[in-house]
Amino acid sequence: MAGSAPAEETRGGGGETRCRLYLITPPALDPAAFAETLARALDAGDVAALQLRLKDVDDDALRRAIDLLRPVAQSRDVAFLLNDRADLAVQTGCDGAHLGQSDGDHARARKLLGPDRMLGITCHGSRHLAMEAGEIGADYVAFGAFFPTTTKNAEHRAEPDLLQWWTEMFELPSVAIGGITAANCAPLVRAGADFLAVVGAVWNHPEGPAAGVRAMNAAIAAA
Ligand SMILES: Cc1ncc(COP(=O)(O)OP(=O)(O)O)c(N)n1
Ligand SMILES: Cc1nc(C(=O)O)sc1CCOP(=O)(O)O
Ligand SMILES: [Mg+2]
Repeated sequence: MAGSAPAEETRGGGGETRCRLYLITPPALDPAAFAETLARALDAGDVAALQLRLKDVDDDALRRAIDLLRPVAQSRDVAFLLNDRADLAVQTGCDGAHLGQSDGDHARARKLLGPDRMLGITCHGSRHLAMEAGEIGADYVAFGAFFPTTTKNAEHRAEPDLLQWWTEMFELPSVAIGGITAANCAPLVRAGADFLAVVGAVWNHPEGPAAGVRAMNAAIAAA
């Protein structure tokens, strides 16, 4: 996802797809301490993108977290996306923003981000929302939750056949999210997900985040 359009990064000339890992930060973190943890995790294996997802923090705290964490990701060619805030993503040099269905006007965010910054849109388990996202120029559509998750109260569910349908119908990359682990991700990879977005599987891995990244990449490769 780093650099040019995700579609070019993930789909080869023959149409084959290489699924990649998309990390989302833990729900709460101390930016200075987390910068070290993040660097070790990103150095452990392939990561396409990192989304900073901090809820209920003010703009000053968000800016501080961005200032400390964005260089850690971007210096490793990992795209740095901001959750919920296209405006702040532009102001702070992020590579893009991820917006949900209640996170404002998607078309306006697309304009604000311009052609060089990515826009990802949550589409739950809905073909209709995904097609709408494609029409307004999203760079990827996110489907979920595929499995139960304790990271947030996920009110919507998605099934792997949605990923398969999307992949067969459209070029636009898909992200699968929600309760994904190394143990359960194979059907999502096989169904055509371009990215697997995870929180707990990496940050709560019993042997630490670097082991979590290695385990996820091994599972993706083996699927
Ligand atoms: C990659 C990705 N997919 C889905 C989400 C969920 O976004 P949203 O529905 O806006 O919920 P919050 O994350 O804002 O709680 C996501 N963040 N990232
Ligand atoms: C942020 C988020 N959005 C979801 C959705 O379904 O839209 S599920 C989710 C949490 C993902 O964390 P974990 O990998 O620990 O389950
Ligand atoms: Mg949101």
